[in-house]
Amino acid sequence: METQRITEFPHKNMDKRPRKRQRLTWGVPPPLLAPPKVIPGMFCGYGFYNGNGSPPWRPDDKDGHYVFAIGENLTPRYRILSKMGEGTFGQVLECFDNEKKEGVAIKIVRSIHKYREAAMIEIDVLQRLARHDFGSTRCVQIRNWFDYRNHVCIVFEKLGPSLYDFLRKNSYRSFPIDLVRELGRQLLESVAFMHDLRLIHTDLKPENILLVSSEYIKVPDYKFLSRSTKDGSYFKNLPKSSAIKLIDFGSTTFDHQDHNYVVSTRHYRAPEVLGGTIPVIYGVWAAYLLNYGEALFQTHENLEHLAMMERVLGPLPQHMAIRADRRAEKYFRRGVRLDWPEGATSRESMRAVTKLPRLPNIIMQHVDHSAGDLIDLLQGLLRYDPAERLKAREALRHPFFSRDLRRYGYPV
Ligand SMILES: Nc1ncnc2c1ncn2[C@@H]1O[C@H](COP(=O)(O)OP(=O)(O)OP(=O)(O)O)[C@@H](O)[C@H]1O
Repeated sequence: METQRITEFPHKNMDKRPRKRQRLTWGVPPPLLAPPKVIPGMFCGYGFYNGNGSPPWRPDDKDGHYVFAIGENLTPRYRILSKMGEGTFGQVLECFDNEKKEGVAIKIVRSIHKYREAAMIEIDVLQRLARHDFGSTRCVQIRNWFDYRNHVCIVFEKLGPSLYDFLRKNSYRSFPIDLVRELGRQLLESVAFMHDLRLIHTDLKPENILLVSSEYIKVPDYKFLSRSTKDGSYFKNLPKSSAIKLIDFGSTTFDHQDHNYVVSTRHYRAPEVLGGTIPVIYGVWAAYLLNYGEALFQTHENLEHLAMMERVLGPLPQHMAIRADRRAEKYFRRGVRLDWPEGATSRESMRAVTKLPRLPNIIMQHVDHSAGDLIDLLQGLLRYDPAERLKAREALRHPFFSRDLRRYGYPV
């Protein structure tokens, strides 16, 4: 293969995806910072591959990213085929594993102390998950890890595109309700599995839910048959298989840890995180996105964000306003109701809030049948008070996941 030198990386956002919060410096109590243990059947270790088969040493770029060329070896075992993605932590490269003769995805973490530290936590979490995920169906599998030229490298099974990328490339055309049901069920099973291990992902979002396969089918898009779409196509793509897995465990925490700080990507943040009132976060907050396709709360400001939630989901309960702590009390008037619209910073901000539809209307715009069940499920998952919010296991028992199966005579 011809070697193509990449001299410049597209580190700036090329799409409008919501950007993540800055990574936290981890005040992580044991056992999370203990070095990951080797688990049977998996090679782990520190490799120094300066001998044959590795490219000449070259300096990292200014952000601490590894500089590579397509077609060259990363280490003698792994040949670089393409760049699959990039995140806060580093870059993910598609590589060929010369030993196992298979494609893999390798996350090459930036050579910066806090990211290296967080990568070690991710490895520890991935190994814990692998020990318990017997069918290997819920979370991406770690195959190997090593330290290479001051970059922690994590080798994963290669998966397909994220739900975010799939929807974006498909002009955000919504998925059919039966696919949403299947994706939602798997997502909740993965979350329930993590919660059983007392782990909280804290960054669930469509970017971190990957389809296992890249294969897709083209189907006529009846909704658009009479109108021309942005890309002029009357067809939409649907994944050939609905199988999904979670990725990105770099922010995972234990549910007994102190969560008194801001977590998760802004657009999918739960109200107790915005308001800083209640320290427990259950990440199913993001589930409604499967059907909507775009982040609903396009905002960068806490008060506006809470006002948007009120618009879509109804008023915040008074007891949450009363319980607001020092960081959050400024968003409330006399401690009883949201300081909105009085506290709005501009007319545009007020307009952005007023133009949002209510949750039932959003769902009915996109769903032809099962809308009632889906609305009820989402209202349960999006309840403001985390104590009342449906837990993943409870949500899995919701009629949205069983009604149709019963109709077709499947055992539920
Ligand atoms: N196993 C995999 N198979 C295929 N693509 C992957 C895999 N893992 C990651 N990717 C791609 O790389 C991107 C970045 O991965 P990941 O989210 O783990 O990195 P990150 O630096 O931790 O990102 P973030 O800034 O969201 O924390 C993903 O959005 C996805 O497109």
